[in-house]
Amino acid sequence: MSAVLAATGLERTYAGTRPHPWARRERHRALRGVDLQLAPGERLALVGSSGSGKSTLLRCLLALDTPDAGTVHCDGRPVRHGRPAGLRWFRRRVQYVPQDPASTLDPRMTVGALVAEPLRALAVPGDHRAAVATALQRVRLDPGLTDRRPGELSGGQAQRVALARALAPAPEVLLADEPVSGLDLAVRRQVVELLGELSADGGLALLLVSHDLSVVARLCPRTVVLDDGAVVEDRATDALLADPHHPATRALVAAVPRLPA
Ligand SMILES: Nc1ncnc2c1ncn2[C@@H]1O[C@H](COP(=O)(O)OP(=O)(O)OP(=O)(O)O)[C@@H](O)[C@H]1O
Repeated sequence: MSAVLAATGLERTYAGTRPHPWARRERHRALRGVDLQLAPGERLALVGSSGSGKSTLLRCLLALDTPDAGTVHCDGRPVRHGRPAGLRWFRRRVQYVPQDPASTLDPRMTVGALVAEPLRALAVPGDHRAAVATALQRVRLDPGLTDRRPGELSGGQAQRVALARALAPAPEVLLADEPVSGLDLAVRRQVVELLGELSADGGLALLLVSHDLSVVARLCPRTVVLDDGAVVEDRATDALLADPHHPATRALVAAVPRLPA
């Protein structure tokens, strides 16, 4: 099956610092020819040590950053930067769940308004009120919370609101950056389960960035490992965890504490 989201040969170089005033500015290659394919409904993990390029890759995949070379395609269509309205088709298909929802949700807005916002911004046709109710139901958020504001929510509830916001436009792909890292263990389990169910029920493809390999193992049958901006492993998660080939993968497996079963 063809990929719902595909990156080919992505390169991203940042202007670095000068080690001293008369030195040449060092450049840092944050992405080095990254290829990545996500099939419809697939759950894929992206792991790597701090600074390996995960956020840069996510930003390029989300068309929030422009790679120096390479392409991103969604449903076979090239994703090009330009006027925001020109990317609406893409933003409806590919949504993002940030790492720390509590700090990204506008504290002045109600839950209902927060979930409706992307529908309005992306000019999604149809009944927005019904779409908000459906999204809240999908993340199992009590409809009684619709008029609450983020400050009145628990961490788990705020994460569900962030998920509902991302799901409201009925995307084909969800990119989630450490979606459970700020949550306590019990809530973390619930959100992990929810992500799995959403993907299984709705045919939603998921690209998950996580430092926690137990979350990765629970959710994602396939894992891509980034090291110094390059993909160094891309294979079945259970095989990768049982027998890590690359030193970077071995270091991740050795270092990450696991959730108790
Ligand atoms: N805006 C920027 N300007 C300069 N260098 C940057 C910028 N953003 C990232 N980098 C550098 O690019 C490299 C990759 O960074 P990136 O944030 O993508 O890694 P990461 O894997 O997401 O790390 P973490 O897990 O700590 O979030 C790092 O060396 C980082 O210092």
